Amino acid sequence: MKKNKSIDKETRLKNIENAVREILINIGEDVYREGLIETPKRVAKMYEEILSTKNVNDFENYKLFDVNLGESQEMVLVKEIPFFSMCEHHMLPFFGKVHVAYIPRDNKVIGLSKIPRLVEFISKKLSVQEEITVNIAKKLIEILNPLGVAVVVEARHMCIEMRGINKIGSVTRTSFYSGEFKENVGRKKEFLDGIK
Ligand SMILES: Nc1nc2c(ncn2[C@@H]2O[C@H](COP(=O)(O)OP(=O)(O)OP(=O)(O)O)[C@@H](O)[C@H]2O)c(=O)[nH]1
Ligand SMILES: [Zn+2]
Repeated sequence: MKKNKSIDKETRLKNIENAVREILINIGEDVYREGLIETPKRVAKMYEEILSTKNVNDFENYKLFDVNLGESQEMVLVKEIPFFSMCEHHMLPFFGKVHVAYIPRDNKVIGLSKIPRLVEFISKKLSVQEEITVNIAKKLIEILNPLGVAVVVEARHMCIEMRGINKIGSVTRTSFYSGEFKENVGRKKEFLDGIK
């Protein structure tokens, strides 16, 4: 479901604020104690900041460039891009690193900074790790139509570490490969060696 555009931002923030106050009351807090007075307002503002809930299709602010890549179209790899997201099951953070590679087609490349921007754009909503992985790749395919895309996401999930099964420090790795990364073992190895 998309963000309800008929509700203005001020009302949305107020609604979140009231909901947070309800939570505080129901976990036995005194909402009038000094430390908590401003908390519902801060949390509402924080959700706007960390869960922008934009649609994946809204990522539009990028430029493509034609560069002379010579005879062979080699892999462009941007690795260890930090990201933060919130899991859609518990609304707890999961965070880690994303490694993104693509093989340009016809000398067409995207501005390097747009790859971390894309990662941030896609991860700033309630999600699951697999979906973030696929959505980063899909968007790059749509934008660049490259010869191949590889995306690996490594993350720690607070819903696994600070509650539930309590496996502190466990890391989840998810991957997506298309085109040459899928068909050519050498290309995949080059990528995996590159992110070691
Ligand atoms: N596949 C996937 N699962 C996730 C992700 N983040 C959290 N989960 C899992 O989502 C599942 C939700 O399962 P439920 O059984 O409905 O929830 P729960 O009772 O709180 O489960 P436990 O965490 O096992 O206590 C859990 O197994 C979580 O570990 C994610 O990014 N990807
Ligand atoms: Zn979770």
